[in-house]
Amino acid sequence: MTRIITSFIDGEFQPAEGARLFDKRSPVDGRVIARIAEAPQAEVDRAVRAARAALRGDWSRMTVEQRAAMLHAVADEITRRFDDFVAAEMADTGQPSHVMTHVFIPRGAANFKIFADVVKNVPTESFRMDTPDGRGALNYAIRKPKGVIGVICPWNAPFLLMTWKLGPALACGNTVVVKPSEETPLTAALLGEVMAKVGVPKGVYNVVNGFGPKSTGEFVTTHPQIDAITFTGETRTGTAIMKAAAEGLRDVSFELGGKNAGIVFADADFDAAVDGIFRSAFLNTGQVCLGTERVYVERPIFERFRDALKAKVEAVKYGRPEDHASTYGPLISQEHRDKVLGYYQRAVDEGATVVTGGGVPDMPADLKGGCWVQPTIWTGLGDDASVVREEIFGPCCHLRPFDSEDEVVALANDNVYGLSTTIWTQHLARAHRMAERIEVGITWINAWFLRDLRTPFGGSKQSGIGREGGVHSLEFYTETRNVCVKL
Ligand SMILES: NC(=O)c1ccc[n+]([C@@H]2O[C@H](COP(=O)([O-])OP(=O)(O)OC[C@H]3O[C@@H](n4cnc5c(N)ncnc54)[C@H](O)[C@@H]3O)[C@@H](O)[C@H]2O)c1
Ligand SMILES: N/C(=C\C=C\C=O)C(=O)O
Repeated sequence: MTRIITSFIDGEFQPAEGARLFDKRSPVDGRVIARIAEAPQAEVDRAVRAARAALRGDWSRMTVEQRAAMLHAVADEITRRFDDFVAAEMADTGQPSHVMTHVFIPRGAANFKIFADVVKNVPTESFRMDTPDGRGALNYAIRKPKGVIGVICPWNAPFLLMTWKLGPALACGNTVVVKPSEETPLTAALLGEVMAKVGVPKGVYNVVNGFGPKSTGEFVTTHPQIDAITFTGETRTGTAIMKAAAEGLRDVSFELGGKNAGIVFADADFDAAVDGIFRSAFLNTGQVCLGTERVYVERPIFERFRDALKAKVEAVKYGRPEDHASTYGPLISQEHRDKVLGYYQRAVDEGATVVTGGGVPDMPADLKGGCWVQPTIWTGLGDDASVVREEIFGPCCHLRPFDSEDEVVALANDNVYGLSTTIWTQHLARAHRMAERIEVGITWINAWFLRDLRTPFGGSKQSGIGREGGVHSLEFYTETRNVCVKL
């Protein structure tokens, strides 16, 4: 019997009777692994009503300490059910177990803990002012929850990215209506079980599944009782959601697309740089917004670096995620696979040298129905080639030699996106200088995807709006009010 996933509203999973169901297929072999109830407008209305009612209930009467303790209890229950979350995310995404257990799933608990601690320790500001009568006045700021937050999530790191928004939203006393990606509904449903088990008040956490335009996603973002929208996904989707948010002047927090540069100088720790660029280009089958799709290598080591990266790429082990020998998984869907293969063809049409990959691997019979593509490296393209300028969001990168710091800074900045950069060099004064000049939200030096959750995270240019992380998240998830008292 195929599992059916329904909306989670007001603390309960909704009945499946009468629901319009769509298939969730395994990216590994194409099998239907679950059927998902698409939430119609009426069900989104119910979810929003439940979230608004919860704002006026026990949740709003909790002290910061009590709310923080509840979020720590959520984190502890996630940890207790760690293997269930790993299994669910592997089923949803097809990614190998080591990616889940070491990278993505641990962040679920961490994202609740960090913000539970931030709200307990963040100071509120106060200004004492002089007045003409000499008696003065005292100003102090207070932070209030923004209200019902619409949370629209992508499919590439579903649990990490959803909880990255839920942590601050709930820590600040808001309630949420979550719309997971139609590709990856499983961990959001599992989190509903956790919320119920921990005793988070009904209506605080609500999940409605469905698609984007003219479906559940749009019903959430256009709902007049949604007070703010936090979204992670493609830039063009962000544009559509921003238009929806304009009605009623709702605030938005966006984590959008990227076309991130990796920069390797000749003086870098060579093996560390090869490993770092390999991870940044091919982790999660290249489906990481912070991933590297354009690599600039200082000319003296270009051929050596190209050959070393090629060797690592050709050593990946395709396979089922639960097979611990697997080091490389499929793309999320046939639709996304067609998009990536379209770029593979365009690279060849535009004159690329295919160093390795560029097509579809010969998979065993039981995996032929999966969304598999070869990890791919190109060289030889001009800076205007589509695979050098446009986000592909797949396991591929283009390598280009450079000769100077000024040249490579200009190359890195020559893109509509501005999310992240990874720079490999032992000349640290140069690295700090470059971090000042490259127009991105996050620069890693001799590292990649190393995350301190207290730091500001977000994209510049068309990679996002706002910064989240540590106290920075409070700007979006609370309304700050000033009180002035005449003394
Ligand atoms: N900046 C970051 O931190 C970050 C992190 C992860 C992913 N991303 C980006 O996300 C993209 C991949 O994720 P994706 O394919 O799921 O993105 P997507 O934009 O296609 O979909 C994201 C979510 O938005 C919903 N949606 C789509 N159209 C909508 C609409 N008109 N109204 C309301 N909801 C709508 C979808 O159903 C899904 O839940 C890539 O571009 C990647 O760069 C960015
Ligand atoms: N938002 C974060 C990661 C984004 C990954 C993109 O695919 C994070 O680490 O908080």
